[in-house]
Amino acid sequence: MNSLCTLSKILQVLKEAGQINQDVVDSVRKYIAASQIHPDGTFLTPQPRTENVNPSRLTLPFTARADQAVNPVAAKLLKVMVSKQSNLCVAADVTSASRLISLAESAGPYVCLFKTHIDIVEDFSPQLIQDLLAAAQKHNFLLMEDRKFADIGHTVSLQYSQGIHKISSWADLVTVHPIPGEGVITGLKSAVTNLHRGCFLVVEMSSAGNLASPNYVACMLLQPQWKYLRSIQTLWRA
Ligand SMILES: O=c1ccn([C@@H]2O[C@H](COP(=O)(O)O)[C@@H](O)[C@H]2O)c(=O)[nH]1
Repeated sequence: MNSLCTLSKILQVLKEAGQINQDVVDSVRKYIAASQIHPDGTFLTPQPRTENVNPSRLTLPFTARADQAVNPVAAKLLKVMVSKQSNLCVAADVTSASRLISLAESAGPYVCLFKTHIDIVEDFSPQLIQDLLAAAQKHNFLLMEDRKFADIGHTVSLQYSQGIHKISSWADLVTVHPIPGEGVITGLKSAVTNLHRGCFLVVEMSSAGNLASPNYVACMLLQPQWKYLRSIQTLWRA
């Protein structure tokens, strides 16, 4: 398979059109250079953030990756994907409890992940969480609250575990904007004890006019503290 257009060419066109500056070009080039891989999934250049993570693991079958997963939630998700032969996630953007449960029941057999925006449900009650957890157990999928946490550590720890939704008590996974820095993750971690929980870092968005420029994406991917980001993204896109 051949590329119709190289990323270098795209960078050149964008720069000539005045859409990006030289800093962005340099940053993306640096990212691309650092991300070149051999066919077996190993990197051409040593990756500082792969400490404790075997890069070739990303080329393994999901069952083997589940065995090697650092986070038990990642292992569980991979196993669900294998057993249901599904990598589907449903975005449950509905505003009533009955529609949410109805969707969980109808889509449940086919998905590995059920993604909620719990704060848009107008008739939320703790019973809804019990019903969601029952559906997740019955149909063998994980729950992900798409909260897109993006505040300082102390605040996100409260947003995650307190208030009426008590997200940490039921959501296997949450989404997080990495923009506040590592504190957003340590804040979330501090809110849970004795529960297996995970998060997806949101680095890119599809919304028009979003500010996740190539420079932002490159910066986030190159942060050493996000050493598992590559594997998380790959898992998500698998
Ligand atoms: O960049 C994006 C775009 C959307 N989402 C979330 O996905 C679902 C559905 O979005 P569609 O654009 O209708 O497919 C919704 O819950 C959004 O919050 C996202 O996370 N990132």
